[in-house]
Amino acid sequence: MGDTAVKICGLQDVEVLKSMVNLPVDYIGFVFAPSRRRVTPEQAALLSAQLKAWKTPEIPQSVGVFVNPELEELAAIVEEAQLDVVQLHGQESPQFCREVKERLGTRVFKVLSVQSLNENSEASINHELYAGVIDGLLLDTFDPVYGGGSGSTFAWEGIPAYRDWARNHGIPLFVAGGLLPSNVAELIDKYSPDGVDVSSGVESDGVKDIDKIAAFVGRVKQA
Ligand SMILES: O=C(O)c1ccccc1N[C@@H]1O[C@H](COP(=O)(O)O)[C@@H](O)[C@H]1O
Repeated sequence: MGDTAVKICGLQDVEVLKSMVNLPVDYIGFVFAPSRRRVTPEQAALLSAQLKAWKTPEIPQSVGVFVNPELEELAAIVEEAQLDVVQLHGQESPQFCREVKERLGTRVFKVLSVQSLNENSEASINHELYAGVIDGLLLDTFDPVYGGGSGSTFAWEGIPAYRDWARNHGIPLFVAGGLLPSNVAELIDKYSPDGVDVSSGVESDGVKDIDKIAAFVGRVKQA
């Protein structure tokens, strides 16, 4: 109970981050892909530095969100923004993921964008090709424009097959896409992901909302 990891994604404002320091958040995400939530490496460096002020229970890991980045560009951002984890939201190959780990020394979370909202949900890539390479598998709803951050759920019935595959390979399975303070407990109760990831669902008028963030984290840790 209460051990589901939580990632809050799309942080842009140092003041919001400061207001979160007492929350048991495991990962903080910064978006470097084209998005209204995009941050520059300089902004992310300032935000990452703020994580050291965290109070409980451990300092969150910093995660950079990318869609089909160039390796050299990625290397420069990882160094400047002091990222612990690279989240790859595009069609990055297993070989690319391996190169990121070997050359940049970060962990890699690979995203499967779920293409359809029916029971036969198909994912954008064959996850089995990433066995032994990646450090986490993340399911998110396919977004045709940005690749993620859609604010929409996918058919959760497809989760167990991916969760069991991830666990059989010793890595965590994260779920994103349209999560809210009001639906995340149901997701955890029914499908037991190792982690949950939210951006749109903890915003008001497109801006991160500390009350929604606190409510979301509370629901996750009580589920
Ligand atoms: O948040 C974005 O703008 C974004 C853009 C491009 C790729 C991924 C993006 N965010 C990721 O989307 C999910 C959160 O989705 P939701 O907004 O809660 O539905 C999460 O994995 C973010 O890292």
